[in-house]
Amino acid sequence: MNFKLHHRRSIVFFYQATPPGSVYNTLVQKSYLCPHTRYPRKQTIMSAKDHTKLSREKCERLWRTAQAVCFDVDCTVTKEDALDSLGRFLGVGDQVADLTNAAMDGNLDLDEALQKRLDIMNPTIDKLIAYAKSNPAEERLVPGIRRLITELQARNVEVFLISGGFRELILPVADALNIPRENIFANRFVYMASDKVGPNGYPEIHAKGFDANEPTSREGGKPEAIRRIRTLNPYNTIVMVGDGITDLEAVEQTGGADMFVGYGGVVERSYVKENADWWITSHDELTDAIPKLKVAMVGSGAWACAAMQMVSKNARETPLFDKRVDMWVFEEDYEGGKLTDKMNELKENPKYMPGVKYGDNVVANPDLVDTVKDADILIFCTPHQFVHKLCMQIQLNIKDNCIAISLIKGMRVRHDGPQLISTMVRRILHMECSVLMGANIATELAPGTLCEGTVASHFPEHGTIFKSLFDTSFYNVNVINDVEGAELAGTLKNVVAVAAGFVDGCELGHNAKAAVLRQGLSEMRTFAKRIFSTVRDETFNESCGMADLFATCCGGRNRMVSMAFAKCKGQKTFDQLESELLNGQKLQGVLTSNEVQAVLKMKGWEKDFPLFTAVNAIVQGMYEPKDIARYRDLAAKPVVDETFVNTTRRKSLLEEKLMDVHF
Ligand SMILES: NC(=O)C1=CN([C@@H]2O[C@H](COP(=O)(O)OP(=O)(O)OC[C@H]3O[C@@H](n4cnc5c(N)ncnc54)[C@H](O)[C@@H]3O)[C@@H](O)[C@H]2O)C=CC1
Ligand SMILES: O=C(CO)COP(=O)(O)O
Repeated sequence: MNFKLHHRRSIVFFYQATPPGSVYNTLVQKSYLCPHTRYPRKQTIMSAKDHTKLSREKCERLWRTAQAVCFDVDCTVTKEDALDSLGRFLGVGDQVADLTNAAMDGNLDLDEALQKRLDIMNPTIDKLIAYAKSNPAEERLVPGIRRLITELQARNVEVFLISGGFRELILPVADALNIPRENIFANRFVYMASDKVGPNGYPEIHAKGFDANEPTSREGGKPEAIRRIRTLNPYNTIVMVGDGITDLEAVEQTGGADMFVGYGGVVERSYVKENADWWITSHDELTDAIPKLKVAMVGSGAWACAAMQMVSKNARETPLFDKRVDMWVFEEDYEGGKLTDKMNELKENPKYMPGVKYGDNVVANPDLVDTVKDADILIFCTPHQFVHKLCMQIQLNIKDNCIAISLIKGMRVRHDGPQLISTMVRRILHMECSVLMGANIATELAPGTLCEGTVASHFPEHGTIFKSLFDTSFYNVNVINDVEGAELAGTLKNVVAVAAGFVDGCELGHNAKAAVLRQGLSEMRTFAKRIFSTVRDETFNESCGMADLFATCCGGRNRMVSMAFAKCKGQKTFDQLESELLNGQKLQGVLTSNEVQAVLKMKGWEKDFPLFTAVNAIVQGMYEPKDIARYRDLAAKPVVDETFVNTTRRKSLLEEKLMDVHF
């Protein structure tokens, strides 16, 4: 064997090159070395074992939540060991297969098995190309693997290939399965020109050795590859699937896989079968164990029904989700019958979003508990004042591992400050809650239009799921992790929209409107950052930030009702205008203004937020809507116009024990 041709580890070189009775034997006697002839690798692995075989129940749970799945390639993804098949192609099949089996059964060191097989085959580049051409990847795949990998990818589970075979032989397989090339961990040939001249007149290039820097070329290579994956991606759960002892090794070392699935569909190795956490003979067993995520929405108002267009489409078309989506309806009478019945007949909400078909796979249900009890994903979309009560009603009926997303813009005030709706859901229901915020005027959303939204999730995998649920050709989702920033931006812009309505109602012009928007954005950002130090400036550049502010201040209901309030010059209250103009839809800005003001008062921050403070003073009837133009003065030096106050002042919510109120 010519050691100059490959980069064996020095210790192996030492073992191969040193005669018996020398330093080598001394090291073996002192147990620094463990050649396979004395201590079969199986025993070495067992003694280093850092894993207790998992129960089937635990396996299924881990499988359902796996964020990355690593597949061995030969005899797991493909029907045959590629080196065996190459050996046969080159006329040395039996010798190569014996060495492969010895390595896979743990009786021969991996690097030694690799080199010995290369020495026997001595393939030229031309032969490797000819082999690849005569063995198309598609024909090499084992039954069921394509479906399994496609379903995992549809759920945004990252798929990796970790193989003791050669990258050159694996690339076509990865391409055929849409696995990114950077997700391959495998050996690389080391090529060398020989003295022999090939048919093209150039020296023949042979694959003579392998790159020993690749972890897969040696024992412990698969757990090492998984440790590398973990350093690049914070996956909670990684599963290894494979047929050989080197795959089993992936779960037996710290930092390796969390679970090992032994696959015996091609070769059944008894040691692997015995020690695998989960033993399968068909990949369909794994595919069938991937659960469909069941989605339910709490709410059926204007935005709930508009957003349901995306949700129902993705539930129908994406294998990740159960096709049926349940939607809870706050029951009311409608044209002599029940609104829910009418919705199930029309597949639209004729009262809150007439004319918008949200999808045949949606079932409206007036029973809240029945709607949520089987859901894996809960979407909250009701006016914010109702959420606390709804959460209390369902707190004992939430499925384990259910996750939530809130589309609600608003907050609740507690004795110690604001509580976000996502926090309320998290606290009462003990489930993680992301948010979807954005420039989303419900009535404008439809296929063929352009609309954007921001999903904010503390956990990236939740962000990915919610992107799959909401992203469509007509609704583009960007995912961030600043939940608090996004939710506060969506909430606070409703207060600025009330100011924008005053500007428009009093015809103060574009300059004034721009000034209000600028100041509003600044106060939104400052408020959010003071409440949560984690809030990021960039969040306000997203759809949930300045875009939502702009859309709502131009075309939202808050702006429309505030404009009407300004125009009627104190003749009508916000409540009256809400019921006259919104047909049951709920205005959030006035309520939110009261809530924000309660927080500012509690914190002593009123002077730092002159626009918010002025809006609330107008809402409370202390000033006229036109006074929004002098919002700086109002906050600094309150002056009450008694005439105006007398006609429009409503009982202040602040006076109604706003703190900790359960709506
Ligand atoms: N409408 C829009 O354009 C957008 C709204 N949002 C936000 O979405 C959330 C929900 O708004 P929409 O879907 O537009 O609702 P909406 O304003 O259309 O609200 C009416 C809904 O509230 C329900 N309701 C009435 N009384 C109730 C009670 N006591 N308990 C529970 N529900 C009751 C009604 O049945 C109806 O479904 C709000 O926070 C809003 O700010 C967010 C983006 C856009
Ligand atoms: O949040 C909204 C748009 O993104 C809707 O705002 P309005 O409630 O003012 O219509």
